[in-house]
Amino acid sequence: MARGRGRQLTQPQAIAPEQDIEKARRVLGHRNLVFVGLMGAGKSAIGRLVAQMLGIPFVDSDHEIERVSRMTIPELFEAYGEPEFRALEARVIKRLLKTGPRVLSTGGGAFMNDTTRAMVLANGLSVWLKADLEVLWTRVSKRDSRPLLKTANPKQTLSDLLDQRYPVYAKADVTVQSRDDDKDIIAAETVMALARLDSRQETVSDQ
Ligand SMILES: Nc1ncnc2c1ncn2[C@@H]1O[C@H](COP(=O)(O)OP(=O)(O)O)[C@@H](O)[C@H]1O
Ligand SMILES: O=C(O)C1=C[C@@H](OP(=O)(O)O)[C@@H](O)[C@H](O)C1
Ligand SMILES: [Mg+2]
Repeated sequence: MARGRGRQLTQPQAIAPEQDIEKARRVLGHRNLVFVGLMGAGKSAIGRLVAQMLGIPFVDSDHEIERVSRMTIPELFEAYGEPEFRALEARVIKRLLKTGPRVLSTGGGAFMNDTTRAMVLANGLSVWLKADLEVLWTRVSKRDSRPLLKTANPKQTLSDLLDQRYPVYAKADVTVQSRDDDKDIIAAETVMALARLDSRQETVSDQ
């Protein structure tokens, strides 16, 4: 989408109002803003944009896992299996949650782990990026970097994961619909959704 001067700013908007950015920062405090949701929802991409909008650091738990293990996610699954990956993921997220404010994008399975979910709900502010199967499938089918989808029928696998996981992702503090719209729009909607959690009364001095 075109940016800058002359662009028609119609709804939905790609830039969160400054006062919403302030409110979102206030709501977050020193916590991590934790993105959860299925593979392809945009946790990594939108999380990075939201961090830029809020002016706070960004970290992706998958990248952090790859950094500390010096292996890629597919290599970790291949060498040690999913249970070991989950244990490492839980340890990494536990550590990351201790420093904030920042945006923490998690891998799609992280919030399914009872311990990790409890830590996120207790210490962070969670956002479920929710998307329908077709949107997810269009995105994830472009890359083969997701070991859980190396099955005979990956679209069915994704659909099964959607059925299993959506009731759990629904426990997140905030839900934002991810769809085929400009990433800036989804990021701005996330910031505005956070701002709505700010119960502080507006006063003249806030304007
Ligand atoms: N709103 C969007 N519009 C277009 N492409 C998107 C959007 N959100 C994410 N993507 C793209 O979809 C792919 C998957 O996004 P990613 O952030 O890696 O998802 P996740 O971390 O949730 O698995 C990436 O190529 C990303 O750039
Ligand atoms: O859903 C999952 O269980 C996984 C999602 C991936 O991250 P993204 O959700 O960022 O693709 C990655 O952590 C790993 O392949 C497992
Ligand atoms: Mg990701």
